[in-house]
Amino acid sequence: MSLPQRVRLVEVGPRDGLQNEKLPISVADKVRLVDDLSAAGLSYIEVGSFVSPKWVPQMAGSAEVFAQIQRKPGVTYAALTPNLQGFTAALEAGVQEVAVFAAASESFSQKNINCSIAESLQRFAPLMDAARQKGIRVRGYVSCVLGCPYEGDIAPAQVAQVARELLAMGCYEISLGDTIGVGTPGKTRQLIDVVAQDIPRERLAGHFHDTYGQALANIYASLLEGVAVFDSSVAGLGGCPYARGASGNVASEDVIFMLQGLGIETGVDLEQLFAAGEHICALLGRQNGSRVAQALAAARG
Ligand SMILES: CC(C)(COP(=O)([O-])OP(=O)([O-])OC[C@H]1O[C@@H](n2cnc3c(N)ncnc32)[C@H](O)[C@@H]1OP(=O)([O-])[O-])[C@@H](O)C(=O)NCCC(=O)NCCSC(=O)C[C@@](C)(O)CC(=O)[O-]
Repeated sequence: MSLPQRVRLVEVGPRDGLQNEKLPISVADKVRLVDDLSAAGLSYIEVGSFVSPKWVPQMAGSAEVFAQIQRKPGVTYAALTPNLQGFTAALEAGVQEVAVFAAASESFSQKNINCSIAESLQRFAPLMDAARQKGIRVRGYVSCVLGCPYEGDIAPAQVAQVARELLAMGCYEISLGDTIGVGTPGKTRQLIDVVAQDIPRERLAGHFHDTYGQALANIYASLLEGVAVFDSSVAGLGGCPYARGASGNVASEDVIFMLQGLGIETGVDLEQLFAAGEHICALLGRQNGSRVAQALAAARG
């Protein structure tokens, strides 16, 4: 299969990234990050979550962030919503698109959202109805697609089943999450082959954490399988609060550098993205997790 000519990036740094950073970040700094990312040319930004602040305190204040960002035409500003309560709050905050999140592992589902996989799908049903009525698009995540921190290996058929159900409920795209970054390119291709038996490849996205350094290789493997949407996080921020040891998402800078090398268009200005990543890392007091950003910084001396 030939590589796609264009790839759509879903920037999850302000959400998946910041939700697991140790230092709290102010609303103003979150707003600055989102605005820097849109200025760099990212056209889809996951800004925050409308989840319980007792579960994920770092995402409290998402409504304020939505109120203060400068919305750039053509950019989608999305949020994570686990239930109707979160969806209603997101709508009040002017969110344009939401994402629901399920897991392919029962244990992870319990730890992350306090219910079984089947119960989580039931909780999404009224949300999906409300979204349909309001004309809001819903993206679906499946976590632990290539392994679970509690159960180990996960069968691709189990992933396919959850993905199918989310699609049948009305999600327009399914993001396959390698939550703990244990996937390797062969397993990634095998997974996509199985899931794509029921779901068109253009409805699939890849969401790779880089815990074992396999994320870019997995993205390349996914490209070969005809997947052309990838989630990434500026500076490789974050991890998952319910997956101990999970490192951040693949860094957006690294994905863009690789795609540029492959001649694939993303519309993102790497220099501006690098600056955005350096700024947020300075605020967080952490090293930039992007290898490309490290190389650019070193080259500047
Ligand atoms: C889903 C719940 C709420 C269930 O939590 P629960 O305790 O079972 O919920 P509940 O319905 O029994 O309600 C308990 C309390 O939570 C409140 N509540 C209920 N819903 C909401 C809401 N939407 N927003 C704010 N508050 C809410 C509700 O009002 C109540 O408040 P109280 O009466 O005790 O004061 C909880 O487990 C939760 O918020 N979990 C969030 C987990 C999370 O955000 N995880 C990280 C994101 S997923 C991820 O990172 C993976 C992904 C997507 O990136 C892909 C990958 O890498 O794999």
